[in-house]
Amino acid sequence: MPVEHRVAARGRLRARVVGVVAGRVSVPGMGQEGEGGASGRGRCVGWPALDERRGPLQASLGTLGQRLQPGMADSAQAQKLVYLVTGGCGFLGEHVVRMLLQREPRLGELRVFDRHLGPWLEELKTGPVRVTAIQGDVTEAHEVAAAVAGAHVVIHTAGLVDVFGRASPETIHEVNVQGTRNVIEACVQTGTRFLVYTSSMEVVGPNTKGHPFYRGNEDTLYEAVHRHPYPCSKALAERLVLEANGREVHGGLPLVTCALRPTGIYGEGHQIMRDFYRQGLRLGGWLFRAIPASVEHGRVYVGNVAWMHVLAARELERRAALMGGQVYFCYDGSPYKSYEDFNMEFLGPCGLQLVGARPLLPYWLLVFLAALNALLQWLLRPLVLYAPLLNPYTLAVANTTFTVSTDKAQRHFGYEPLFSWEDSRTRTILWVQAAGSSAQ
Ligand SMILES: NC(=O)C1=CN([C@@H]2O[C@H](COP(=O)(O)OP(=O)(O)OC[C@H]3O[C@@H](n4cnc5c(N)ncnc54)[C@H](O)[C@@H]3O)[C@@H](O)[C@H]2O)C=CC1
Ligand SMILES: CC(C)[C@@H](O)CC[C@@H](C)[C@H]1CC[C@H]2[C@@H]3[C@H](O)CC4=CC(=O)CC[C@]4(C)[C@H]3CC[C@]12C
Repeated sequence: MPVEHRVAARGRLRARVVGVVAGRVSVPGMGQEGEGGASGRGRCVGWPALDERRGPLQASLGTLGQRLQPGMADSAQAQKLVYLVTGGCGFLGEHVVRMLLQREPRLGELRVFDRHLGPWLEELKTGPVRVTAIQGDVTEAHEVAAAVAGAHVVIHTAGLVDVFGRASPETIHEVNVQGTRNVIEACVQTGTRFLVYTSSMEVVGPNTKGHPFYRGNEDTLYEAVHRHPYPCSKALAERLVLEANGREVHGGLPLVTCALRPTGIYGEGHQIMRDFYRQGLRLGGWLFRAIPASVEHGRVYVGNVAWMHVLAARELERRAALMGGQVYFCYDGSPYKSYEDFNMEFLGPCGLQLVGARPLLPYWLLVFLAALNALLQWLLRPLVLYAPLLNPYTLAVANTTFTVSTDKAQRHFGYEPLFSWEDSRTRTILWVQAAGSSAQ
């Protein structure tokens, strides 16, 4: 099946959505966040509350919607379904794309929407499912609308995952919040009824006070207070998605949404793991402990996160009353370990050693070095991007226990990890070894 390449807004895709005209309509505002638990609402300190935003080109979406027959989604039972994955060429997105092709029998067309299309998409053209690669930007409402139009379900993973200061806070907000708003409005205007959003554990914590989250679940009370632009943007976007649940879409039926909160994802394609490996190779095979082994992080294998997305997208229609507006942590029983010790499960078999049973440097010195990195990043920004792994935010997150223990996804839509810990570990080791050899 040929992979159709469509270039949003600047190429053939616009021809498919002719009649898209500029216009502005109001988008329902969002209230001010209050404090709340893992199931409640967090607070973004120093960030604008979600307010009445006049979405760009929303009128065009209305024009677009008028061209679609009401109840298009209702005919889903009679035809193969159209899925749209935003961010489909990212670390998680690629696994979601491949998992859909392998394990979603209802799939008729798979639209892969991303700013940067991967060359690997070409290999997908041999299968029975039509794969449509769409180069587009979620911050461009008309590009999102064109990609969403006619889709049965949207899996929205696209996002700017930046805790290293590479992008500005404004850009992070524009992509993660406005981009999500555009996806929601496109669903409403074009009649797409099912939306699965890739949220994050960071919506909950760790919070700015360094409170541990120990074996928590979706109902655990926790003071979710954030300052950093990334968690703030994810929390605001998740709020938009959950509050859009039940909105009437074009055709008169309700939108059904849910949000999945992966903990730290690992597996094939995890660039941070690759960076740690390459750092160790540069240091003669040694990595130096910076975080106490007692600080546990719950991590989740990317294949199991992808599987949860596929299941949630499938069950959202059948279990709309139960799943609509709900959040689900993504976890798979991977061992609770410190971030560094967990990484060594893969880097150790690849020849690296973690030096020190306890941190080699006192915490105050790490805090100083992290602050120095932040200062250097600010000073050097006009000349060069300096974005090391160690900064005040990454140090704080790494030093705060965050583990989840939950069966909500299993109870609500039958999620069970597809990959065992042993299988996840083996697959990741093989990938690190291959990534490392390509680095030398
Ligand atoms: N990596 C992790 O440990 C975790 C990630 N997540 C979430 O999972 C999602 C995917 O994350 P990763 O795969 O790790 O990141 P990634 O950076 O590998 O993938 C994100 C994808 O979104 C695309 N993208 C970014 N801005 C875009 C835009 N304006 N328009 C269209 N596409 C755009 C990128 O090109 C990329 O392919 C994100 O929403 C992230 O917040 C949640 C929890 C943990
Ligand atoms: C330099 C040392 C202090 C080193 O240990 C720093 C590790 C640091 C880069 C990572 C520690 C915790 C990670 C984050 C966590 O897994 C939660 C995340 C969720 C997301 O949605 C995106 C990624 C991340 C923020 C993740 C990023 C890397 C860490 C901060």
